[in-house]
Amino acid sequence: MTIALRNADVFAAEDLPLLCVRGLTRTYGTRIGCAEVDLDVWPGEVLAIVGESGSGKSTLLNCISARLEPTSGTVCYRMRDGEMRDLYRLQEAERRLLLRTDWGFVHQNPADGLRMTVSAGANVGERLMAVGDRHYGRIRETATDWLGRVEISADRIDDQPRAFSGGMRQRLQIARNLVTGPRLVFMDEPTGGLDVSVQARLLDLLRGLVNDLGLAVIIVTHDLAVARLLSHRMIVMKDGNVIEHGLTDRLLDDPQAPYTQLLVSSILQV
Ligand SMILES: Nc1ncnc2c1ncn2[C@@H]1O[C@H](COP(=O)(O)OP(=O)(O)OP(=O)(O)O)[C@@H](O)[C@H]1O
Repeated sequence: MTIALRNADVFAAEDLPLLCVRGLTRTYGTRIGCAEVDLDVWPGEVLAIVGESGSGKSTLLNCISARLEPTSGTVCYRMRDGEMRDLYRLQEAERRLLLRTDWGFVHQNPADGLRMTVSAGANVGERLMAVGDRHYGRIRETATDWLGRVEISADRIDDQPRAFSGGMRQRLQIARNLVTGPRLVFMDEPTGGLDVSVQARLLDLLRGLVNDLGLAVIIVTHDLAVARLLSHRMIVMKDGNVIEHGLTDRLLDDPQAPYTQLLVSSILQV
């Protein structure tokens, strides 16, 4: 099954996918993580991967973000020069550069994506240095600007994230990821583990940033309300398989697979 629905309004400017996944399977011994997944992601679109615990969301996300080698299948990414490259055939240095520059990865637990014992400013500035910026004044200015964009006051720039609340840490992790102007950002339950009111604010912020920056995002969530708010398209996973895919509004308003109907009726009522 090739998941290639497109929203013409959103994607008119770009005619080629950014990421193409074909026949992606990952097994753990005899256990299936995910099986025979095909999907395309276009520039500027947000794709949500949803499903209950153990359905294979993390396995798929890790395989398509070059963090977990698939057992079979391919993951191709359109580099900035326009060439489609198989992620698992890149040189290690090329892959690392991609991870530091063109991609972001927002972890559920901010501590996994931040350096907790260096300042907030350094957490953001470090990514700029990784792409070659060496001008201290400019790095600090950009870091301050990005802290503002994620609603962290400039006077917290020298504080370490361990002195921040959970919501602030997550916003800092987002700033650290976006400061280098990535084209594709992977997010693993970015609002998981936060209070409901903090979640709502973070979602609002994320939605604004994604729209303003025209980012492509692949977001894993078990929360259909998060998928509804952020994504253009969704895929629904069960037991490692994609059982339904489509435009988010269509899929949530008119789910076809019995499993999706169950998910929607049990979760979206809140
Ligand atoms: N390292 C591993 N070793 C063995 N089996 C694994 C491993 N990681 C995942 N699995 C199995 O692969 C299947 C998919 O797991 P995965 O973590 O991808 O699902 P998930 O939808 O992300 O779940 P959750 O939302 O709980 O993180 C499950 O049956 C799981 O037990």
